Amino acid sequence: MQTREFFVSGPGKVILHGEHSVVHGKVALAVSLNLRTFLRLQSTSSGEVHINLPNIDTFLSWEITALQPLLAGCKAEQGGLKELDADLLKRLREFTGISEDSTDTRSMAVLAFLYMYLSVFAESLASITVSVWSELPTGAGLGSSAAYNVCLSAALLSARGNISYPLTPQQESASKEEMELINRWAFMGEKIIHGNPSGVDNAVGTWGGFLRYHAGNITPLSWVPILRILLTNTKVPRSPKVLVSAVKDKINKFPSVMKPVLESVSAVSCACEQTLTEMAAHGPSAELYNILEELIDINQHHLNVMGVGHSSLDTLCRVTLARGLHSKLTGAGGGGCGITLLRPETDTSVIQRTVEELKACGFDCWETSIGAPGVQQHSSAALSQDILKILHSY
Ligand SMILES: Nc1ncnc2c1ncn2[C@@H]1O[C@H](COP(=O)(O)OP(=O)(O)O)[C@@H](O)[C@H]1O
Ligand SMILES: C[C@@](O)(CCOP(=O)(O)O)CC(=O)O
Ligand SMILES: [Mg+2]
Repeated sequence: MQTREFFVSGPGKVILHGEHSVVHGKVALAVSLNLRTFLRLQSTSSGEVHINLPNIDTFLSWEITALQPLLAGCKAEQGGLKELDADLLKRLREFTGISEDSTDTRSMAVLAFLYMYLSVFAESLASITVSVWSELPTGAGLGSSAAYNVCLSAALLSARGNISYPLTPQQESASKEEMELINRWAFMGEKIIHGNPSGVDNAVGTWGGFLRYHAGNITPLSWVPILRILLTNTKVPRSPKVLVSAVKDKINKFPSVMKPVLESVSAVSCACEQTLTEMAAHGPSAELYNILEELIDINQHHLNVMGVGHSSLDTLCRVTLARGLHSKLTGAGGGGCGITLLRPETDTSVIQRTVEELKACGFDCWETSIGAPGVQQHSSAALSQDILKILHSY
């Protein structure tokens, strides 16, 4: 290893349109958030692997000699990183005592970490300490799992020497090939946490900005006008794994009913993209904003049809609509976060009153900024003292 300490970060995301449908090969539009996850990887000579996850109160370590036998016959890097190595995962589940149906926050984070660590360092297990801290709420629909997996992937690949670190002053970001590698490993982590992820979250976490995602094809939409988004966290916990699987069951039970719904959501994503294109070309008119708002309402109804709504999200829609604002859930639904579209001219007093009312419902609510950069390497000098303090505490 050339460097003793690695710092990386990755952004969260909001899905504007296409959650759930995107799992079934339909179009989604998603954009990165200004809230990030930060990771510090330190190479040591302790003969141990440590993971510190203060957001979820998890601090664990293992002797490398205890982990080594798990690698017998490991083939995790084969198959173009499309499928998980089921044997390695099974051995890991036995080793950690994490059952297959577990959706427990800590278990999922630990399993994703150990799987990626063992796979990336399969040839020679290294002593490392990894500390992760995030500004994102965990498990609320803002892609905290993807930001976590993108950071793990980037840091482990950097420490292993598969990715150049630190970047030279001439390089603004990792190469396209390196970014693709980070994304593919992050997708493996998402598979462990989510079961059957579409890949949209890790794509946004890796590349950042505004993306159209369709069956694994990622198209950056760099020309999109800046949108003002109010984010509301209902704080109702939910499991994307369970919700994604429930939607799949519903599609299997009522294929002729549900497939048109997925198709319609895909059409909503395309109509939204077209409207944003017109806005970029001709400026944001009131008519175009009317269309964006109607599309939000249509999609929210569709998500309710899929069974991923929640009374807290109904409350969000009702409170905001009373002030002429349109909202929908974002991410897996069943609680978690919702987005509300603000117009450029939406008055600050309207936003303030809406935020107050939503807070009175027990929700967290704030205007966010979107389009943040994707995965980044940092020198310790480039990180804020607060973040460094947290990452250095363990
Ligand atoms: N900061 C973090 N530290 C540790 N694990 C995290 C962190 N952020 C996310 N995770 C992992 O990701 C899971 C949450 O992901 P998920 O349920 O997909 O929600 P979302 O991605 O919408 O936030 C957690 O259960 C945990 O395993
Ligand atoms: C429901 C889904 O479309 C998005 C889930 O997002 P989140 O994990 O709730 O942030 C699943 C996926 O795309 O893999
Ligand atoms: Mg997630």
